[in-house]
Amino acid sequence: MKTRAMNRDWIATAATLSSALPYLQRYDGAIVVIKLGGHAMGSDDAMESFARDVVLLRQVGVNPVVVHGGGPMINAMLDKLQIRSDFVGGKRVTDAATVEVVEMVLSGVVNKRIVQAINGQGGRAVGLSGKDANLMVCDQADAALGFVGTPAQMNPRLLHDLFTNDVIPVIAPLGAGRNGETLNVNGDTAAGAIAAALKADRLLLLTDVSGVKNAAGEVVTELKAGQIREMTRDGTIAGGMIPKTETALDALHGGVRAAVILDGRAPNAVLLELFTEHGAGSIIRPD
Ligand SMILES: Nc1ncnc2c1ncn2[C@@H]1O[C@H](COP(=O)(O)OP(=O)(O)O)[C@@H](O)[C@H]1O
Ligand SMILES: CC(=O)N[C@@H](CCC(=O)OP(=O)(O)O)C(=O)O
Repeated sequence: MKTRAMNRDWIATAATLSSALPYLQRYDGAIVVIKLGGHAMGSDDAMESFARDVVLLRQVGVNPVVVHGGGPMINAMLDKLQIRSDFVGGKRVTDAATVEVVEMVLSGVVNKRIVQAINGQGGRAVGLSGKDANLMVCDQADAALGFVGTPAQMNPRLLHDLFTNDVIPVIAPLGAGRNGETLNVNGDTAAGAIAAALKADRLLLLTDVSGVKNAAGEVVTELKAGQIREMTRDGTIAGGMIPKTETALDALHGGVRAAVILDGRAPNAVLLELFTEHGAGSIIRPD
């Protein structure tokens, strides 16, 4: 059967990763939250490779949780519907019509594409959003942003139940508002809040660069929280990297052991990060 043969391939891949065994043992039972951004999703082949890595993690005893974005896919649908969209401070200004489209695209199209990719590789993925079982109750971030949420109260019990049942949760970043409304949450923010609620061993933020770069443009493989603050003050960390590193710092503050920013398009990025000595991106640890 296709799945069996593929399982053998993955195990061979893991075995050839240098000195993988101590890492496999280290991560047995660990919770790893993986944020897959819209820009990191790429082609069907890249999605298949990501899904294979996630299923392998589960097979070696890790509890992976996938939290996804989908900004570019939301943009494409808003364009089709001729709904104008603006960003303020990295967040989408979200009116009532926009939040419907955001939910339709994230919970409907993007979430199910990832669920199907994981299940196609022999995993048991279940798609959710922050609204399910009140996983992520949010307050409105700022009246000027409309239906945009800031995670306020996390209820991760459902996720523990899913781990026990060998299920891989795939979560769309929508929050339950206090008055029954749906709130749009930035994907990085949602992943950080979920990782903190689970006190995850790792938060992996998959993006389209190989890590956090210094002023010379080189990826810095290990960073302390204080260095991130310094690099943000002096402008080395800019643009979309600011909310990403802020999410990493918030997650560390919330009890996550380490956060990693890495290129989600690179083959086997997740496996290389977790199961090799050198990892695959920039690891950020508390001071
Ligand atoms: N110091 C830095 N190191 C790496 N990338 C940086 C840095 N400062 C700014 N960036 C920018 O941040 C971008 C990643 O953020 P973003 O595009 O929002 O990612 P995503 O869409 O995956 O959430 C990179 O493509 C890069 O252009
Ligand atoms: C409030 C807010 O901005 N929400 C994001 C949610 C999707 C997201 O974060 O997608 P990426 O991870 O692909 O950027 C949005 O509407 O685009």
